[in-house]
Amino acid sequence: MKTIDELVGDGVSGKRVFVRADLNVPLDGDTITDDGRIRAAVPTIQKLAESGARVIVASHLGRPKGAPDPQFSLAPVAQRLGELLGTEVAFATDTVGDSAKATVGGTADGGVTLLENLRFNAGETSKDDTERGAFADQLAALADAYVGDGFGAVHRKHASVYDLPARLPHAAGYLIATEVGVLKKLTEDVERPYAVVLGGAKVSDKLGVIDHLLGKADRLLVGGGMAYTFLAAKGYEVGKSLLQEDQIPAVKGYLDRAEQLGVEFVLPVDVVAAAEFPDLKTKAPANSAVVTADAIPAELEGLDIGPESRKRYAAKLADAATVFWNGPMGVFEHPDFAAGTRAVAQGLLDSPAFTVVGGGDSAAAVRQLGFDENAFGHISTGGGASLEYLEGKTLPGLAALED
Ligand SMILES: Nc1ncnc2c1ncn2[C@@H]1O[C@H](COP(=O)(O)OP(=O)(O)OP(=O)(O)O)[C@@H](O)[C@H]1O
Ligand SMILES: O=C(O)[C@H](O)COP(=O)(O)O
Repeated sequence: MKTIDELVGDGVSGKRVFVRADLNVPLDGDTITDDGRIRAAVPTIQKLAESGARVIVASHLGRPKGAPDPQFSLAPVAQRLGELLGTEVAFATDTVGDSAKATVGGTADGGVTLLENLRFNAGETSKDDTERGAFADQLAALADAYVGDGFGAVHRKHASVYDLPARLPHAAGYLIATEVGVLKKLTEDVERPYAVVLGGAKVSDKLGVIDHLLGKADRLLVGGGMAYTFLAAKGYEVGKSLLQEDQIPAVKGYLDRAEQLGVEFVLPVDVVAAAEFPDLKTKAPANSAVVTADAIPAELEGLDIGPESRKRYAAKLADAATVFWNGPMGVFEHPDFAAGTRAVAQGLLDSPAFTVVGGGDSAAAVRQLGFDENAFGHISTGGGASLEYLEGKTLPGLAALED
């Protein structure tokens, strides 16, 4: 993989360099609630700008449906990126249209432009190679070189991640290099006991990883929205909790295999539940109750792991030598459901283990709950991406950067 330093060494002054970043940050309206992914993108952009390149930054945000949708606009990100870079970032209000062409055309050497959300174009995420390729052709026309640096999206076979680098001279940015360097250590000789903590809401994306982790980890601690499919697989009533019903047979298989392999599965024994999903804007008290995990009342939704589970999870982390954590244990954005995530974060800090925290929301949770991010071994910007890397899968966005 060519490095960004090599690309810069070849000379980028006056060249249009397309940087595929992952600026998919959590937003409350148009307020960025955690700018970690924007900060992580800065070193690469800065290096290119200082070297005289005309930098075109592009990213997705959220999951719009292939057409413009104002709630997923990157406009607030352009503003924040400018503040962090200490320079104005020009914002194109489309991705490959007149605004993008004019804004990129008007970018001076050392200047930075951010394009509007790549996923406002159906070609970005299309499963059809021709449709994706056609969109990649339009993106390629805007640039002379490509730098892949959106680690959080390298597991997506999307036009800007996978098809575009094939059309331009390309290199890997600093963030990708750092992320891969750390995660590689976890796939080689990992120090044991190795505990993996999984949670979050993207359940269907993440359940598959467990299959692979069963052969690698010594302990699997499951919380967040994921946990309820496991509880249901054990035959428990999960009420209105997040449930991936079609995955129950697979999950039953994981539980059986774990038993055969001697891998410890740690599931919640109690949960904090409420009748309604909490209001994350007003953060109004949620009228929650602690219930046992084997009988969640039909009218309640599990939204965090309970106090007894927190103790058990912390104990399983206390003597681990390596921990990988992806996905919050509950709806940490609301104070009534943040205790499980806080307990796991504290458990990691109290443990002598080398700790890697992966995921946009997981990293945001750690910071929002007031923990010092530098106290963790590594905070990865990739959730699904880091999990798939650990799974040993070929990631489209990394494969595409190889020579
Ligand atoms: N029990 C639950 N029910 C519903 N949502 C939950 C539950 N527990 C956690 N969540 C939600 O999960 C979300 C984070 O999940 P996600 O899988 O996106 O995490 P991540 O891997 O850190 O991020 P990413 O994959 O986006 O990088 C949070 O917004 C949180 O509110
Ligand atoms: O948040 C993430 O994990 C990345 O930005 C990828 O987003 P996606 O899951 O919507 O592809």
